[in-house]
Amino acid sequence: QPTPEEIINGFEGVLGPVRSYRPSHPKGLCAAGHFTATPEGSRLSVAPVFSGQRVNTIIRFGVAGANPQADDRARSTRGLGIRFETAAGDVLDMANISAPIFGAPNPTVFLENLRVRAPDPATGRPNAERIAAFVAANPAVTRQGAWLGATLPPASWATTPYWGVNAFRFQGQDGQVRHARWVFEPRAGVQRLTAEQMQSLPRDFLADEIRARIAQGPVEFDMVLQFPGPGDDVTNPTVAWPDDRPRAVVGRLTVTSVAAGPGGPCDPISFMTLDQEPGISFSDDPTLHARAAPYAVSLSRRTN
Ligand code: HEM
Repeated sequence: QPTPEEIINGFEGVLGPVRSYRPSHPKGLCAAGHFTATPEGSRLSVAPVFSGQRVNTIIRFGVAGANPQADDRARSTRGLGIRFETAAGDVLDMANISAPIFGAPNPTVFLENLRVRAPDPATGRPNAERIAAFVAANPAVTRQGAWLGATLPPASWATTPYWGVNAFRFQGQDGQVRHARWVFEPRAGVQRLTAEQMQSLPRDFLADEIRARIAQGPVEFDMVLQFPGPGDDVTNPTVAWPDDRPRAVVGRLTVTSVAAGPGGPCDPISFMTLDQEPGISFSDDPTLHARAAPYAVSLSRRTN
């Protein structure tokens, strides 16, 4: 298993030093709102955020990649980071993406996929042959890109689903433990850019769009759990479960305001999901277990 430092060094090998902004989704906007679990959510999880009381949230909408000036029209993922803070002080962080699958099946392949893209010392450029050989040997790293290539980008941060991708274990009020993945589904409906809009819209349209939208009223998402069926792998985030699996609407996220400029209260936050035994505990997905510690290393490097 790679160490957290090795993973962040892997990012730095490709991007250069991580000193001021996030190595992933550096472009983004901070927002705020609240979350309220449905009665079904309270039944399915004993975690404090699912009590059914209104929980305050700090939210970060992001654009994937490593470029703080990323193009909002690109076929990359959009991000939804959420910090839930209950009145009693319980905190839950999560970082979700606008694709149902991740780009690596486990942390070792994730790190190798970074390392192979670092500039070759001999030429100063990434070695295309080595990358091609790595991808051929690890086809799972192509799945997310294939999904994004076949899907038009979101027309708004408010009109795409955001998947949590990794599976978790939810312990319900009945004491039963159930594996599930979650998705935040836009109450405004799913709307994607047209091919024409991908050319005509300004490359930084997302922030203006969400500001104008929220000035008219809150932006809402339903948090939905999806449960695995027989044979569904709970440990591999590069494979989505079939759409016909049972689902439950467990809460409503309401976004009520957006920060005036970039940064704001989200800058010192890293949306790292911790194991919240017993209500929302980790599955055996190794990628999930490899997330929080590198997020902490990244936060420390970019804020110190
Ligand atoms: C081995 C697995 C992973 C590693 C090593 C990793 C690493 C990182 C790091 C280092 C950051 C920057 C943290 C910071 O400086 O605050 C980050 C941000 C992010 N990651 Fe991951 N990640 C992994 C898996 C995932 C998965 C599966 C998802 C999707 C569900 C995801 C979604 C995001 C998002 C949306 C952000 C930006 C959040 C924000 O706006 O602050 N990551 N990741």
